[in-house]
Amino acid sequence: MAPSLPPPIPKTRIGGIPGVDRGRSLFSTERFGAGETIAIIDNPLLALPDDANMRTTCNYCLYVSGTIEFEGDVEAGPRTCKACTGCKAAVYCNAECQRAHWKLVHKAECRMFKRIKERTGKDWVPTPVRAVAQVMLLLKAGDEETVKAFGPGGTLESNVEGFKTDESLWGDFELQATGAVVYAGLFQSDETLKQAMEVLCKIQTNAFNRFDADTGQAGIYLHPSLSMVNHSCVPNAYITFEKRKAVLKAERDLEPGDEILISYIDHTMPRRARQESLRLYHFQCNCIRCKDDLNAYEVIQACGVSPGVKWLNSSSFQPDVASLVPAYVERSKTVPKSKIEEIHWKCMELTCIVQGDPIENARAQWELCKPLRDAQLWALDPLPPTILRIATMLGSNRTTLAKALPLHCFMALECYPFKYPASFTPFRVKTLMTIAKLLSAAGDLTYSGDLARYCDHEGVIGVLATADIVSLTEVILRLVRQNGVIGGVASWDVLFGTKEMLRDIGDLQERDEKDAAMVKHWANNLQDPVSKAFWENVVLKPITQLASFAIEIIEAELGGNKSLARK
Ligand SMILES: C[S@@+](CC[C@H](N)C(=O)[O-])C[C@H]1O[C@@H](n2cnc3c(N)ncnc32)[C@H](O)[C@@H]1O
Repeated sequence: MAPSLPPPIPKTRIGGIPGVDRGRSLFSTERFGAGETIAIIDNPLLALPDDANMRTTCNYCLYVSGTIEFEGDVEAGPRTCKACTGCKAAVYCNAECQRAHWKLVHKAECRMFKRIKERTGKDWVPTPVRAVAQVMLLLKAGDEETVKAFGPGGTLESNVEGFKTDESLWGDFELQATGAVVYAGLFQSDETLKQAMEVLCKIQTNAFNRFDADTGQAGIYLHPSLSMVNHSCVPNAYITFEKRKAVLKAERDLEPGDEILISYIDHTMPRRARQESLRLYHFQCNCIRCKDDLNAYEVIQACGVSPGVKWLNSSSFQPDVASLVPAYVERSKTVPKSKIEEIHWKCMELTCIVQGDPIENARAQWELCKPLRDAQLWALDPLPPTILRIATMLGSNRTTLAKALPLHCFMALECYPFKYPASFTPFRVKTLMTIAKLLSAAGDLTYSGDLARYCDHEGVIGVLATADIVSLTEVILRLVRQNGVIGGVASWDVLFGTKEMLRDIGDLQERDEKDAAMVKHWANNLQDPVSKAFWENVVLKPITQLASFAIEIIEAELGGNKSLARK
């Protein structure tokens, strides 16, 4: 039976025919500027922490134990989630969450965890197994919303026939579905197993992986209406997750009638890698990036930057990417796309070697990327993740952190503005925050006179000695806050961190009042000539100077006689 339609989300409509072409899609019925919220969803059908974190994450609201939260300016101290006294497996941050989850699903699930403990000695099951078991228990209880989505003829697409064509995957699904039926204590008939398989296919097709690189937390999130959003490798929208909420935001300006399109995958990878990642969704993407095999620079040239994005980018390190891309597009003609694909797969293999020497791997990746480096195509994968890997290694050690700074500045100028043209996209906000944190740490070393002991790069020492590090850090923190709020990541640890750091800067006794006043003036009068001169000299100049050292630092660090190689 063809699936019917879930209820539309306000200010949007669902169009298209189930199972025909790209099936149903979500369309905007209003105008949305870039960065504007299209919808906030707070009633998911499924919202699970991943199995590795289910003992430290509230199983209802998804609060992570030990983190600080802000409601406006009010700070809520860190809490520890407590286990359910029945199963001792699921944990909750307070009694309210425990009650809500009990009513929702845990009443039935609690017995399941006791059964799992008796049979396996474990107090957890893999996340997909738990998700299928939850849905099966809710279907058995006749839960109206679950039946509408997952029951016979329910609203969700399953792609069952597509999944069946992959024998090995189908075999894995059978194991997981059987596990869910057994643990949920359901009668193991062919009919029940078939239903559990269909539930698993529906989850695979429609659930979001709510991965948060900050906390390392992942999990499953499913809302039947939000699942109507189709994929494009040139997305005009994106979703962020804030505990039980999913926030759908416009990434470009949207007009009434536009199809809302998000990316299900990392859409900045080369084409074959994207197709491989999309295999689980059983469709051939025919967006312009895929059809014409465009790279990041060519996409910007072909699609332009929408006016709202351009306006919001005006106070970013790279305010006008569109004017810069023609030169990159020209240079990219010198590296065949098949070569870039080849480099990508070889780098992926190296990334997957868990036991390998990380420095050796980074060095090998850097070597593989030589054709991209020679053509200065810094935004094309796998060059940015390779630089990030090296920067992360340098930044995680006090003795080398000052040298991580130029690498992050370089990525903020040369990589991410072209990969993700909107300045408020989460990846770019996180990069700014990393720069602010490294600046603050390097600033401490500078003021205590210890920098030269830890950093053997004269250029970096020189820039840090002459820059107004406090003002520079304050400006970047303000950019993080501004972009983070637009980007819809207001409850991020990233943004909580800015509050603490800005407070510390405000408390500095020895700071010249004139410097503090200048930052305020800049924040309130971005376009005035004094602010522009301040931006150029105090912000952009040191960031650009630091970035200019990035490549030589990488070469030296990987070259065999410097800190990274010595570790
Ligand atoms: C989360 S659902 C999206 C809603 C779906 N179109 C429906 O009618 O239920 C994901 C599925 O939608 C289809 N889909 C999503 N994006 C697509 C695209 N760009 N082209 C073709 N099919 C697409 C694929 O079948 C995919 O497995």
